[in-house]
Amino acid sequence: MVSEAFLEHVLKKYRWIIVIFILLPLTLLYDIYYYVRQQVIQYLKDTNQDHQDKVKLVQSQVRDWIKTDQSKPMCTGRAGWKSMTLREPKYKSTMYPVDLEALDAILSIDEAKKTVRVEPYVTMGQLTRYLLPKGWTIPVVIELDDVTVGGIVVGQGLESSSHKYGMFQNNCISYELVLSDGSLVSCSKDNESDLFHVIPWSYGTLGFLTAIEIQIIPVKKYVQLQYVALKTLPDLEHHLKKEAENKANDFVEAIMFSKDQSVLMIGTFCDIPDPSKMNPIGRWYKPWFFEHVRSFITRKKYAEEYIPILDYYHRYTKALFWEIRDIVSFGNHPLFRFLLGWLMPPKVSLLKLTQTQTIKNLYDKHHVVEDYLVPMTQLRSIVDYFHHNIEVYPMWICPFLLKDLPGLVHPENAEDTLYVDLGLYGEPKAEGYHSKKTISALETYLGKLRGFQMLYAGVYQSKEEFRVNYDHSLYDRVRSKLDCNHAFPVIYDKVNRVVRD
Ligand SMILES: Cc1cc2nc3c(=O)[nH]c(=O)nc-3n(C[C@H](O)[C@H](O)[C@H](O)COP(=O)(O)OP(=O)(O)OC[C@H]3O[C@@H](n4cnc5c(N)ncnc54)[C@H](O)[C@@H]3O)c2cc1C
Ligand SMILES: NC(=O)C1=CN([C@@H]2O[C@H](COP(=O)(O)OP(=O)(O)OC[C@H]3O[C@@H](n4cnc5c(N)ncnc54)[C@H](OP(=O)(O)O)[C@@H]3O)[C@@H](O)[C@H]2O)C=CC1
Ligand SMILES: CC(C)=CCC[C@@H](C)[C@H]1CC[C@@]2(C)C3=C(CC[C@]12C)[C@@]1(C)CC[C@H](O)C(C)(C)[C@@H]1CC3
Repeated sequence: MVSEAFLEHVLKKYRWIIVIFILLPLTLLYDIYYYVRQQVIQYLKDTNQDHQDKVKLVQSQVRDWIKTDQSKPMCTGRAGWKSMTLREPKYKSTMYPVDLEALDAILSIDEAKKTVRVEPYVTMGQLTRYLLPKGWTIPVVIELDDVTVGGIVVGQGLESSSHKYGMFQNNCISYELVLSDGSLVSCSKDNESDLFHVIPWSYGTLGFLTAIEIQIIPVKKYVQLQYVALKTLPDLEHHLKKEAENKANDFVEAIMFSKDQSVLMIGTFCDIPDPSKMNPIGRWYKPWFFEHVRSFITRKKYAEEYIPILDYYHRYTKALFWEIRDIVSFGNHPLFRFLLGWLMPPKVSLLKLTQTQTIKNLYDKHHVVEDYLVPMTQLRSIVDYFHHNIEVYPMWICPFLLKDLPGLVHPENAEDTLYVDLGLYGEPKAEGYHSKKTISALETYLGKLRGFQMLYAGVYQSKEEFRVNYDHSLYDRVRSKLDCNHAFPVIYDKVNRVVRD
């Protein structure tokens, strides 16, 4: 009989064969199909009339649910493998699905009001490619092309511009939702403001989002990016804080390659690049961005480059941050890049669809994908903690402003507070790391630091602990006012690790 360890080894080592010969061509076909479809929708259809019809369909599905015995709460009908998360949402099989997937069009742009209105299944890649040629962008562009606006709005999203603009949702002006009674409501900070503020982090447990209005800002063609190699953690902390507080910087982030080696990146929009320092990092033959960043540790202490804006926004797309190296280990080899680099990366949803239970178990035991949000003042303590208990490098460090607004997540003191997101993606090297025990202990520690975690990864905490860490006071009130108790599960029932496997 083939031993489990042997099977694990083979599956891990040779997953690239499936990826290269099957998933990459499928990704290409899917992208072509999707692109053509979007063009047709954008130019041939009256998107607003079409939107109203789609919304009516959602309302009629909710009304159909009302006629049932209401024993099953509702969730979106989107299959788990399509979502940009590591684990499958098991809760979907026990809930009543409402199909929203037709809602994937950009509805309108209002350049005078500086807003764009989109349906929830519009992806980041789709939105940036639509806005940039028109000279606009959204303030917080999430790096990965396939993340959806709806998933980010009811979840959480941040980026290297978040030190200035806060989280993705802080730049949303209004939301349109179908509620549990089938009615359609629009909310903003001045209209139904309780609902508006409690939507972020609510994971679709208040209603179905059908449209989102987002602020847009003018964009320039390039980002002037400075790379600063730093040798100690106190140095990183000092410079990161200083640069994040400086609102003249449009982008601030860092990657830690070890406890004492990090590269801080500071970007500003610009229109006229220095041609000798141009680097279109998104081209197919270019190295993975994080490896390029790593090279500054040995090359120079300080360097400067001009990067086309779209290449900058999607700098982590090609290597899925650094996750792709575990799947296609030779993906950064110059020969591979020249021959097949243009096909990368495989679609995350296709990777998820074709992964076996053994790979899932492997990831569960030997892999961590987590984002932890802590006040900037706690950076040193949390990095020390990670280093001793998890030890995953590279580590993504992204400062952001946690706004003092009502809702599930807000700072302890009643003022906007500089936080930092620490992204741990990879294989833990710390001795004694145990996925459940280590991460559970970390969640408790995080609560003490007034920290939060991105919920897409799932939580081990108990429901009671979760309710203490994430302020449910307004959420509970809005849920009872909108009669959500039978219609939708509570957040915890969607994000705990038992239902996300
Ligand atoms: C945020 C930042 C922005 C920078 N911008 C530029 C730039 O625009 N143009 C350019 O040519 N070089 C820039 N540098 C690079 C910097 O000037 C060189 O790294 C430094 O001069 C190298 O000197 P060193 O080898 O003696 O110092 P190191 O041995 O590298 O550092 C000694 C100590 O000084 C600190 N330090 C280094 N540079 C700075 C700084 N600029 N401000 C505050 N503390 C510092 C280090 O963190 C360390 O604690 C920047 C560095 C940083 C950290
Ligand atoms: N840089 C960043 O900040 C990044 C953040 N992420 C996170 O990854 C997650 C995954 O994103 P993605 O794959 O796009 O989304 P998912 O399909 O995973 O959806 C995430 C959640 O949003 C709910 N949801 C989605 N659309 C609607 C809607 N129209 N109305 C109501 N609820 C809705 C889903 O509800 P249901 O459970 O009913 O399906 C689900 O609970 C996001 O939550 C985001 O926070 C990921 C990558 C980068
Ligand atoms: C806040 C920020 C910046 C979050 C970035 C999160 C990314 C690093 C995550 C999002 C989706 C993600 C969990 C994913 C994976 C890696 C890490 C990703 C890309 C992979 C590709 C790892 C390999 C797995 O077998 C599988 C294919 C299931 C997942 C899919 C989702």
